[in-house]
Amino acid sequence: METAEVGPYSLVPLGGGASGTVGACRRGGEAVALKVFPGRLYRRTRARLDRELAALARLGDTVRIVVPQDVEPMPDGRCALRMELCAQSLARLVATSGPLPVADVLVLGITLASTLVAAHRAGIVHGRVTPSNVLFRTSGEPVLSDFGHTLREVFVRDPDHGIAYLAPETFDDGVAGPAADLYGLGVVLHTALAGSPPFPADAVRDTVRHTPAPPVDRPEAPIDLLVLVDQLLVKDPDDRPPSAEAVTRQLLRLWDEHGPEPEPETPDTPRTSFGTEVFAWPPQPPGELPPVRKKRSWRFAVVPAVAIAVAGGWFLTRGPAEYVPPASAAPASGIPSRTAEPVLLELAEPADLGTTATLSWNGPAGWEFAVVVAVESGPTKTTLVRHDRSATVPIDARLKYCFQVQATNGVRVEVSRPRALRGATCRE
Ligand SMILES: Nc1ncnc2c1ncn2[C@@H]1O[C@H](COP(=O)(O)OP(=O)(O)OP(=O)(O)O)[C@@H](O)[C@H]1O
Repeated sequence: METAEVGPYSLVPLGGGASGTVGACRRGGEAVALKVFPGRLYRRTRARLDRELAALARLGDTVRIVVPQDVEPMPDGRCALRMELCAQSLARLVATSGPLPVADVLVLGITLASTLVAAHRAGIVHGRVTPSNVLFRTSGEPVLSDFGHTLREVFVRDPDHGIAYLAPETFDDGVAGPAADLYGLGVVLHTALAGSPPFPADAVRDTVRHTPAPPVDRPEAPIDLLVLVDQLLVKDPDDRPPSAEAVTRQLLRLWDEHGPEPEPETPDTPRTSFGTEVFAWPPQPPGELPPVRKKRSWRFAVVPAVAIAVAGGWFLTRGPAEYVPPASAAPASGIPSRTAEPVLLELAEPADLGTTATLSWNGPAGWEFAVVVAVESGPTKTTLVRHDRSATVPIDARLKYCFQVQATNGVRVEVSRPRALRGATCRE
């Protein structure tokens, strides 16, 4: 790989962002990353940067962030931030390996959301939470890098860089509040689940401003995770979840319901797709947030997710003969909640239009919906349709189908009775 000589360093380029270019190099015996900015630092900017770095350092060891180690003046007058060299970014991981397993997405989400809780409590907003600013240490530990506004504001190389990943309310004046970080978290989780960001890298401002983010298609993911990602990506910051803390709580609940249980006696401890031991994570959330509870066994824990996200499809047409959940799994789910207030969710008879079917349903106000389309003895597809009460879905004119609607208010999940098309045999 070609290197660039920058002052005393031979830099292996890693990429360029909105304000500087990053490269890897050796300093003494240590491999480090250097972010080089296109100019010198004047005294006032340096003082502001020092305050910013000190505030980041005060966040302590419980947060997962990359804190620059030092500012280095280059012999040619430019300045550079020296920081730990990470193994790769989330953007790179999904580009090379595809979408992450759902449990790993939860680990990543809890790590980042709880880091944002600590930052926001300290009055620090990141402002550019993007898949390339989520890095993985060589240990696999996920960390959020590129905190700090000072150098970004002083060295503006390309104001449109990364626009596809940024909250639309920041486009005009560049000012980001905590809600913009939640939007960024939505972009990151969407990317981890879908294998690509909600909008392509070359998307223009108007697209990001006005086009709803496409729903993530991961039938095995709990619908409330998909809805959470969707809510993080809404355009109006007031309509996003109220705080990083609320998001952390929700992700912790999902982890509790769907995450694996530690099995320390297992010789090969399972690892996340980014290399950490699954059970070393997620970290304990900061402050007064509830600790991560002990999990049920993994085998049983996946059942609720399967029962909700897949039973609506695969199980819908094949029936219990091929799918026998362990008896103890049934009450473990917690969702759908059978003890809570009953909810009316009724799917009407589907209209068969040959190559499409039209579905419509009744459901509680304010809830979000997903439609499950299951080919008899074939694949299943779950599509989030948000607040719509009808959907037209493509079908094969030769096949039989079962349909179902799932609904969630972020706390509960309800599933409609299935509806058959062309005489398919559907199971509850
Ligand atoms: N400490 C680091 N270790 C390893 N790779 C890094 C490090 N810091 C940045 N990178 C990678 O270097 C590339 C350039 O990073 P940079 O932060 O300049 O741009 P960006 O993340 O694309 O945009 P933005 O300006 O929004 O941060 C990215 O691919 C990023 O993942």
